[in-house]
Amino acid sequence: MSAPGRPYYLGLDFSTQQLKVVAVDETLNAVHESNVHFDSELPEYGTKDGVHIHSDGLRVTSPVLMWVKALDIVLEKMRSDGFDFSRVEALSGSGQQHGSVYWKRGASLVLEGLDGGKPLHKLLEGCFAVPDSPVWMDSSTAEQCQRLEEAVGGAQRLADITGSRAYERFTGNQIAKIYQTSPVKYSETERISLVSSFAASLFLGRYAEVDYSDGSGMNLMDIQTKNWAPPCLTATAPHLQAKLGNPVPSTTVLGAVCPYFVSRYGFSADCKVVAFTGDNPGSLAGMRLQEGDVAVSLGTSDTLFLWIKEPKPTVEGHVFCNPVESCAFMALICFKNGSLTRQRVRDESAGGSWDAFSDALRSTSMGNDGNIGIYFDVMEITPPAVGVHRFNKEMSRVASFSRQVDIRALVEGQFMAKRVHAEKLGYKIVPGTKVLATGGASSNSDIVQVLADVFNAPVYTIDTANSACLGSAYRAKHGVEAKRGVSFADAVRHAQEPKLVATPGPGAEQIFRPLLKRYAELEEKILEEARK
Ligand SMILES: Nc1ncnc2c1ncn2[C@@H]1O[C@H](COP(=O)(O)OP(=O)(O)O)[C@@H](O)[C@H]1O
Ligand SMILES: O=C(CO)[C@@H](O)[C@H](O)COP(=O)(O)O
Repeated sequence: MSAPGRPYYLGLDFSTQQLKVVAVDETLNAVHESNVHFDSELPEYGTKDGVHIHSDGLRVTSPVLMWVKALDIVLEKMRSDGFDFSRVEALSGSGQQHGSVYWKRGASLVLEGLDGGKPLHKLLEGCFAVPDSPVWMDSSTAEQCQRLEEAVGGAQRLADITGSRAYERFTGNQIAKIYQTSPVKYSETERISLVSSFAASLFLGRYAEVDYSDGSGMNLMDIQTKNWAPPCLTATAPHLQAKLGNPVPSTTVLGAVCPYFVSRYGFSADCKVVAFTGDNPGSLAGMRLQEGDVAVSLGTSDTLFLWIKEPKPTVEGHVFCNPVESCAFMALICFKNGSLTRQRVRDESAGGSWDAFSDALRSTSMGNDGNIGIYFDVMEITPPAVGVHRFNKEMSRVASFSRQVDIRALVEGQFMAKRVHAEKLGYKIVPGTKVLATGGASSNSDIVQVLADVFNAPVYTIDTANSACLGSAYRAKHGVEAKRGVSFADAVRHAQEPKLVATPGPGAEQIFRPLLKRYAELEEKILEEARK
């Protein structure tokens, strides 16, 4: 326990499947952790893995009030655990990226006058023009993406401006679809938030600004000027700038918590709210990623990200503004078939047990005797392909593998995809490269062993698989200190160092170098078949 009266910093993460919270003290030790799992603790919203997949298989949404109610529940849990909210000097948070929230005209007045006697989900019931928020798993906006790229002069031009070509899950394309298909709901909307800025708005009691880093995942912001890009706004929907507010640096102290949190939970009226950001930028902060390291997040989505100085956007992957250093950037590649695909294969081939899944990894050998699998249960983001594809060592398609070989093929295939696409973007694994793993599956030592083997590099994790949440607590502390010119690295210098959890097995590079080449060829073959 830390000394009485010393400050706490609170971090929240509104991710796909749950809301998580962590409080750290000034030496950055976690003093409290809690979470709310959407499917099991909020069954009234009927989500599966935190979302609703609609009948077309493309539209994917989450009920916005579920997120609000999750906040009510997590704060109640903390109160009943005796957490002392009055010690929180600052808080920040993160949210699954790209998802959007549509506040109905008049909602700002409701936010300003929140009655501390009632839960937020009751007070905000009538506040959303679109009750089901499109989330990052949505892929229903192909038409809007095509129009946006045409309007600005092509995919590469759009990437040069916003850091990414048009992606279906990116917020601008979701907004365009809502404007085109539900113009009344669009005109009833007074403010559009990202999941991150929506969550910050609840604490502030007013609309929170979008931060530069999460704002980079919208296909709307110019990553160099850090302002909305006029041609993108014009191509998306009318009067959009007024509904978005102005983006702000990720370290901005937006204000103090609103009186609701002071009267209901005992927060100090001075508790500062630091701009919320995306969950991947939050993880970059939580893992204290440095230039040269590679981060691999194994959450609902799998992502790979890097700290970069010079943005060189291409039509694959994304460049976001860096959440902790205003003149830097981060490159990110997102894979949609992450944990949910591993869970499906676990259920089918390991009787639903992670232990049995691990046994299969241990009982098969590195390189899987040349068998390679590509498992895209749903349309993948990187690359845009779908279906389950299995190949034997002669590169011939096969209908099935044994259960054990299937499990290894899945995990090796997922990590080979990450290395192949990172190298395609120019990233090189060199002696000294560290892989920092995070997200739910990073707690599985057999999975991270495969990661070390495929990347031929040591893998490190931090104590919690929950780096976005921890990163938010770190960012809260830094937000307070940044005003005095303290850098992020200095603000978090006392944080625990990541721990080594896996080193590459002998001969890993000799085994995987040729397999990586074959993996890339097979992926290309699948894409070619799909084009035909
Ligand atoms: N022991 C384990 N082995 C492999 N995967 C795991 C294990 N424990 C949890 N997971 C995976 O972690 C995922 C959740 O990760 P998390 O980072 O919390 O997701 P999100 O932040 O997107 O809500 C689950 O879907 C589950 O498949
Ligand atoms: O779309 C992306 C990144 O571009 C996803 O990574 C989302 O940000 C969801 O994150 P998780 O809930 O899987 O952590």
